[in-house]
Amino acid sequence: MSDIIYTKVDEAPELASASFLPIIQKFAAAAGVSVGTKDISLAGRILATFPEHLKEDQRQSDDLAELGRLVKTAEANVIKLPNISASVPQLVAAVKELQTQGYALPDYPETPSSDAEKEIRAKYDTLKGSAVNPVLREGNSDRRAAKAVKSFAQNNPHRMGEWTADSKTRVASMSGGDFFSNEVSATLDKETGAKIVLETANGETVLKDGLSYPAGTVVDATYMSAAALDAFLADEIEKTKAEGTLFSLHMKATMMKVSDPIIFGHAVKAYLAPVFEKHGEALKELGVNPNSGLGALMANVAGNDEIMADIKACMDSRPPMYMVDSDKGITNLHVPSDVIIDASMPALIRAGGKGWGPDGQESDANCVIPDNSYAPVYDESIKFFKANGKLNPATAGTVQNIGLMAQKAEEYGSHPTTFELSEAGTVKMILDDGTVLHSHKVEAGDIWRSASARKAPIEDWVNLAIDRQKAEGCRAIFWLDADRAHDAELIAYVKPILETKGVADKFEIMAPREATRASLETITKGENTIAITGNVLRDYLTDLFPILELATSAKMLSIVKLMNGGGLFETGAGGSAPKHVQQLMEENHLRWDSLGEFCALGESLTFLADARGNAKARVLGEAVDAATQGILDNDRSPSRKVGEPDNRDSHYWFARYWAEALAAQGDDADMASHFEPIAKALAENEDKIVSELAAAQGKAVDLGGYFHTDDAKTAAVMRPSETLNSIIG
Ligand SMILES: NC(=O)C1=CN([C@@H]2O[C@H](COP(=O)(O)OP(=O)(O)OC[C@H]3O[C@@H](n4cnc5c(N)ncnc54)[C@H](OP(=O)(O)O)[C@@H]3O)[C@@H](O)[C@H]2O)C=CC1
Ligand SMILES: O=C(O)CCC(=O)C(=O)O
Ligand SMILES: [Mg+2]
Repeated sequence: MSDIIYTKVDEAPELASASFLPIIQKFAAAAGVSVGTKDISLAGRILATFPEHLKEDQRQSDDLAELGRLVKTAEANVIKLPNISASVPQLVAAVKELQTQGYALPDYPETPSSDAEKEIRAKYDTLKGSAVNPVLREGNSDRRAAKAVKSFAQNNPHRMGEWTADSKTRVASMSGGDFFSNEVSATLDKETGAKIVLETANGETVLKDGLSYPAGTVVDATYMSAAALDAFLADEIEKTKAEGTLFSLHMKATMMKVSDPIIFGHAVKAYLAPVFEKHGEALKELGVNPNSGLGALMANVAGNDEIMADIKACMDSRPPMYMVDSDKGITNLHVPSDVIIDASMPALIRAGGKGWGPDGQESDANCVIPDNSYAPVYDESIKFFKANGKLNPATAGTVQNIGLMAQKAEEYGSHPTTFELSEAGTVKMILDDGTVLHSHKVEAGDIWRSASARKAPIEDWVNLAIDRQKAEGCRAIFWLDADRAHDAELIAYVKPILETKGVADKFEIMAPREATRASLETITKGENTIAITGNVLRDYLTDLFPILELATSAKMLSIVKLMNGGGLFETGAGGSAPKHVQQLMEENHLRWDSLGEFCALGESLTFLADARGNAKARVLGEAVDAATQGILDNDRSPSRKVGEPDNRDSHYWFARYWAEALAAQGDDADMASHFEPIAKALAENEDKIVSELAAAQGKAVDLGGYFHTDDAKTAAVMRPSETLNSIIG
């Protein structure tokens, strides 16, 4: 196994790797550090799942499973880039692309009937949504802006949209019948197995058997009422129209891969209610699955002029929708993975509460977030900015995050225990000794789910928070709501640990709404705070605050201290930026910022130095930090516009600053003399390299695929400077 594993992923970060990874490997080799790759891309995972359908030379190893084992060992040192968490339309598109490339994969069965189809469907389902992160995140999350990155943002504040008190933008969430209001929770006093059953007038159906929980596990159960959801959505569509704002729905259909696509499907049906009322049967016959979005629906319906005309008439009568791409007519409801709440809500808030409408104009929006568990964070943020005006990034302090995430904690791990109920009855969670731990009366169509958080990760999370608070010395808040069932169980863990360690006075405990206000007030004063949160808020806040403070979450330091001693270093807190790939393909400009990769690389090398006593790795790591500083000080980050320096230029500068720092250091003379000529060559050839990189831009390029690109074509596009390539070798 290599000293460091650098993951192969998809979309923009993978394009960046084609340019950056050869530089990393070349530099690391000089210190005897090996950097290998493991493929966790969507295409790679599909190929690894269906070997029996592929020719011998097309088969691929199951790298995710291998990494899943590695992260449970102290040897793990993994740099994890963001990968696609696929929605059904993305999965279907990836399969189609691989088929056209000659991989004889089975089609994704939308409505499996035979046993063989059901088996294929079950295999594809394992690839859907957040299938990678929960496997690799065997530790809790520590995300923050590195000091240099934060001061750069303060000294070079980004543009922020204006917030005004009369903005009509608001958050709408359910006042009852949602996951929040139906939640129950209990902490298990002993290790136990459990099953989940649905009892109806006709008997009992086992929904899930063979669950097992160690002693001390916090086990929740809750459900969303389909009727309450539908009434809420219908009402909000009417209200949006009356208010004259854009209708927008913000969900996490990728990470909450079972519950949220269903809720998304309810919204598609609610928005097109007259069409579904009139053509319900016909739509079913055409194979329409509303959970896959309006885009897939229109593809199914294409050719049926009557239904198409009714869809158009319905949309014209509805409030205008918040758009993903108004030029191309792609709406919020087209694809379940196009609008993902952690990125979408902060972008709207950063823009002063504005979204793009179908007319290509900015407008206020009704932000519909059905479940009320975490919606108050956005609601309170919007209220705060309406009252106080936009945040000033030049003076704002920072909100760091410590997130409970290990061992599939909380909602994150609820996929196998989430069910859309086919009939009315009572869902019960029954323990091995017959105890009914949780029970809910449900109706057909309700979405029931159970989430759990284990004792060891909870304790590790509290201890990590204590360490971080000690290191920072700033305000620290546990975002826990004493009136919420699950949070009350966590508070029962948190308080005794803080007291035993004598640090209770250093921490506050507040419900998410109050914590949001307190945190915004704190950073507005220029002070810092640590948000210690559960898994969903970890996700939400590590985009929200960075996007307000730094313009993007791509620059975040994102460390996962693995519970068995290894290290997982994520690169930023954002995703894989599909829009960036589109721009590269159209005009050969990649605006992806690799600062997250730079930060992770520095951490990974330092970890290698600490864990293995590898002095050369320390020298390399310290030089990485100097190079990252050089990128910031000299403003070498990519521009958004074609014709200006892009991601590839930033890698040239990074290599140069890295080599210069290595040549200049005095800890390792061999390395200094090795890197001196490299630094010199990079500096002497600056004009040539920069002009070779610039010459490449402006034309459309072919990568040989989207999900499964051609390595040689991608390398040719991403490494266009012969001069740089010959120095890197
Ligand atoms: N850790 C992981 O593995 C994660 C994976 N994802 C996956 O990523 C995909 C896209 O998700 P989405 O919600 O659209 O979020 P993204 O973070 O990919 O995109 C939102 C926007 O953020 C900006 N952005 C993100 N990263 C960078 C970067 N390094 N440099 C510059 N700008 C950046 C871009 O803004 P602009 O367009 O204005 O330049 C981009 O369009 C999905 O498939 C999702 O599942 C999402 C989150 C985390
Ligand atoms: O796992 C995913 O699908 C997304 C993860 C994510 O957005 C995050 O960790 O910030
Ligand atoms: Mg996120």
